[in-house]
Amino acid sequence: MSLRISHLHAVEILDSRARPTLAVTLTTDDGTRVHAGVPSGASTGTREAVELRDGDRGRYHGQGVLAAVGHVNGEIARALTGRAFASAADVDRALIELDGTGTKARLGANAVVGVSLAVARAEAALAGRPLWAHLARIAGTEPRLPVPHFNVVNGGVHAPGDLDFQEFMLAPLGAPGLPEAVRAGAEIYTGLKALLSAGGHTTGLGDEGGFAPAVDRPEKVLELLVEAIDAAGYRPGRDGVALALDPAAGEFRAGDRYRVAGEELTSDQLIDRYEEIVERFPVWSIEDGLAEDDWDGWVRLTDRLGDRVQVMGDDIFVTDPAVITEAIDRRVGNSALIKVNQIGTVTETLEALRVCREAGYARMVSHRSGETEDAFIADLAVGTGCGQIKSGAPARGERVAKYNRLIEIGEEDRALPFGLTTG
Ligand SMILES: O=C(O)[C@@H](CO)OP(=O)(O)O
Ligand SMILES: [Mg+2]
Repeated sequence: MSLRISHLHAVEILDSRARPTLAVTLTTDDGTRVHAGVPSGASTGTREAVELRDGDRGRYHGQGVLAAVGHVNGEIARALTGRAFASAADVDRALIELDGTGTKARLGANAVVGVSLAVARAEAALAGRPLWAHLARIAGTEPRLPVPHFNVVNGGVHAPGDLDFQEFMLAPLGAPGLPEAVRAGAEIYTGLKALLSAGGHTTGLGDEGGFAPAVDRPEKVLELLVEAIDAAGYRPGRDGVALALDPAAGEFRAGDRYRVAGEELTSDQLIDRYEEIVERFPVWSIEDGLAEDDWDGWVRLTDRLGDRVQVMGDDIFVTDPAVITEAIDRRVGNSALIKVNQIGTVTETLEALRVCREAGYARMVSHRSGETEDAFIADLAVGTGCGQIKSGAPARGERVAKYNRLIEIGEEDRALPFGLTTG
């Protein structure tokens, strides 16, 4: 099969935080037309692919995203249109070469991601397959519907207030299928709102649609979540609805300490705290429990908790196959969060997933805190059979778009299995 792009066009649009991002429209020679929207994070790893962005200091329309848009419409379009490519992977390789920096900093990782997502979609359309089925074929994986992880309480840099841990997620591991898992997330979310109101807490929302109550101790939030799970008629735990955390510890690192609810903790004291949490609450996964510059701490964290919970790397691994390979060698973590825009292309993302799979590291496909309505990650999670996805709260259009797409995929093929993988 050959892929010929006849037209490539980017435009500046808004993300879910009212910040500029871009959308790409790609047309192939046979008239197939596809779109892609580009997400953007707030708690980013320092080794992520480099976006050209604006909006961080209130200057919403600066030169960042417009430069990325200009690169798609100019240099990238000139380099890609009219050429015959054997595959979307070949287009990704051409993009990496054209950028030439290794970090996508020249063309902008956001420009590159937009084109890469669109090209993968175009290739699936040309092959006449749904995107998830196409990605499964490319990756050589067994597709399955993932367990959604609903971020229902937002803290850290995703919310105002004093809660240092960034994400508190509901993980319906014991649900019999995807629709039941989504229903559990929605019912508990709704019940949690009532519970927070009854307790005198505000029910304002953070960036990912979770509540942002004025609570600073993570244990207090976990108590509320267990109560909400119970009150909604579900069993707290792995055979019902478990909990997952993304403290995003790099964001509360203070020198060589971590500042949690006013206390200064060493890496080992923070690990002790996680151990108590895991003993007291049905927490089954902890992402970015320590900062990305604390590799020695990560080795100890993995050693102490790795046989009981997922010790998941996000900012520390940045979906980079080379970093993940190093982590596997050094026994850092036992699972990886996967975000296309951390590394910049779909091809490199599939490679990161392959490296994890072969080492027995669990994988969770993830949205960003700044999102568009593009639901590519739903197809990516299903196609690569990773068994886990996080896309924020079961509320707000840009989050729900992903969960709704998962439900649609479940309808497209009713034989798809649901749930965690064993390998
Ligand atoms: O830390 C994370 O896992 C993500 C997504 O939830 O946040 P951000 O996109 O801000 O990096
Ligand atoms: Mg994270």
